[in-house]
Order: sequence, then structure tokens, then C-alpha cells
Amino acid sequence: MDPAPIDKSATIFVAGHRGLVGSAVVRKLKSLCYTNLLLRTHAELDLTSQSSVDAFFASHKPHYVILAAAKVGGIHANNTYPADFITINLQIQTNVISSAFKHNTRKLLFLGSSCIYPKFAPQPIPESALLTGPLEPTNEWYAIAKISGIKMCQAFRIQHSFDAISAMPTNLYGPNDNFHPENSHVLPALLRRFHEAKVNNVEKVIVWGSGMPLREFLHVDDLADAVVFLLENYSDMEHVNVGSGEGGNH
Ligand SMILES: NC(=O)C1=CN([C@@H]2O[C@H](COP(=O)(O)OP(=O)(O)OC[C@H]3O[C@@H](n4cnc5c(N)ncnc54)[C@H](OP(=O)(O)O)[C@@H]3O)[C@@H](O)[C@H]2O)C=CC1
Ligand SMILES: C[C@H]1O[C@H](OP(=O)(O)OP(=O)(O)OC[C@H]2O[C@@H](n3cnc4c(=O)[nH]c(N)nc43)[C@H](O)[C@@H]2O)[C@@H](O)[C@@H](O)C1=O
Repeated sequence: MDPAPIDKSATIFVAGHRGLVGSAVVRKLKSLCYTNLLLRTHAELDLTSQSSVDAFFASHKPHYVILAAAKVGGIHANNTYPADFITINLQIQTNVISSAFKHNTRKLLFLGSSCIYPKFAPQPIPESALLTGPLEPTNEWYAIAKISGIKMCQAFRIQHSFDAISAMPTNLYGPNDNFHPENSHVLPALLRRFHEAKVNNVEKVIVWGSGMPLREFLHVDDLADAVVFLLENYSDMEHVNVGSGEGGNH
């Protein structure tokens, strides 16, 4: 299916617009002169609340939705709060995808993650590796939610011809990242730790794990370019990898 061109004045709801990804997507959309961005903080609209989300969509009827709101964290957070990671992510994505369809959103882009792929997927990871083997146990709860998001987009496309697409980024970095000492992803965690070590004249920095895992890092502005490109140009069943997604190898 060829997507219809997007009017620059179309209403685009960027869910999670203050986060690492959402803020980069907003910068990109503004640079392309999209004028009608619909933005809500977590405090203004709790996306885990089905009634609030549905009322929001009924009232604003966004033409396009980029779903960059999620419960996100690094390996420690995923391993420590599995119930939060599976429940909150399932709630957010189910509410937003269902309400977008119900209130005639023209197109929705769902953001997943490279951790949806099996722990020992071939490298670089092809989309066809999805559901071919066991997940990395530390983040399988989050991964299961993200896989459900892809499948929900596909199911709504099959049953209702709803134009819902999914993009799976590799590990990201950039402005508005989370630099929490325990709960962040590896790159912001290491940036913080090395910065603090330098400022405090500390000789040694402890890095978690064996040092063997491989990751590919993508600047979030490059992801935002891809997200807007996909919104403007891609409408199909298959989910798309952004970055080659070097996973596994824990
Ligand atoms: N960071 C990474 O390395 C990667 C991220 N991704 C994916 O990209 C997407 C965005 O991640 P990222 O930008 O890093 O995450 P952040 O934690 O930086 O931002 C998440 C955003 O979600 C919002 N949010 C969280 N919970 C709720 C809620 N219940 N209701 C409303 N808003 C909520 C937050 O709002 P507020 O600011 O108001 O609190 C925040 O703006 C996620 O789907 C993630 O899985 C995929 C691969 C790698
Ligand atoms: C994109 C993807 O990002 C996450 O997956 P991850 O890449 O496995 O997680 P991570 O960034 O936390 O770690 C990468 C590797 O790095 C090692 N490591 C060393 N030292 C630190 C450290 O200080 N902090 C962290 N977090 N990791 C460290 C760490 O032990 C691990 O082997 C998922 O949570 C999931 O949310 C997701 O979608």
C-alpha cells in the first residue's frame, strides 16, 4: 500500500514527546515545517488509563500518531521491575492503538526495540528472526510487550485495514536521555560514570558484566529521520529494523 502524502497541517500526536525519542521526533517534524503537533506530558495524560486515552482521542482526533511513550530502562531496570515493564507497556500500547483505530487516525507508528529478537539471533539481525528462539531473560517481559505491539499493529491492518506500522530501533543515545546511575541504558550510564570519575579524579571506573556483549549505538536524531521517513513513505505488514540491532551476547 502506498501511503498518501501527509499535509503539513495534519494533526500529529507524538506520545512521549519529552523523552529521548519523542523529543527528537518533535525536532525533526518541526524542521520539516509540520505545524500541528499534539503533545501531552505523562501528568497531563496518563496513557495507561483507557478512559483518559479514549476521551483524548475522541476530543482531538489526531490524524497521525507516533507512539514513543513507554516504560523504558536498561538491563538492571528491566530485570528489577518485570511486572511494571510488561504491564505498563501493554497498557499504553493497547490503549493508544485501539483508540487511534476507533477515532479514525490515518496512520500510527509504534516503536519497539531490538530486544524483541532471540538472544542468539543471527547478526546483523533480519526481521525474519522474530519468534525463532528464546529471548534474553533479563528483558523478556518488556520484549513480550513490544512483540505484542507489533502483532497488534499487524492484526489491525489485517482485520480493519488500519495503517499501523512498527519500527525496531537498536540502542539509542542523544539529548534528553535518562542518565540514572542504575536504571539507564549502557551508553548514558557509562557517560555519567566516566564524567563523574574525571570530575572527582577517580582512577578506576567499574563497568558491569563481562565486557563481552556487543551493541550497536544509533544517535536519536538519525532514528528520528527514519521514523519520519517511515511515517511519510512506508505502509506495510513487516516491522522495520532501524540500526542493525546487535543484540544477545550477554
Ligand atoms: N532509549 C533507547 O535506547 C531505545 C528506546 N526504544 C523505544 O523508543 C521509545 C521511546 O523510548 P525513550 O525515548 O528512550 O524513553 P524515555 O524514557 O526517554 O521517554 C519515555 C516517554 O514516555 C512517556 N511516558 C511514560 N509512561 C507514560 C504514561 N503512562 N503516560 C504518558 N506518557 C508516558 C514519558 O513522559 P514524561 O516525560 O511526561 O514523563 C516520556 O516522555 C520506547 O518505546 C522504547 O521502547 C527502542 C530502542 C532503544
Ligand atoms: C535497547 C534495549 O536496551 C536494553 O538492552 P541492553 O542493551 O541489554 O541494556 P543496557 O543498555 O542496559 O546494557 C547493555 C550491556 O551493557 C552492560 N553494561 C555495562 N555497564 C553498564 C551500566 O553501567 N549500565 C547498563 N545499563 N548496562 C551496562 C550490560 O551489562 C549489558 O550487557 C534493554 O533494557 C531494553 O530496554 C532495550 O530495548
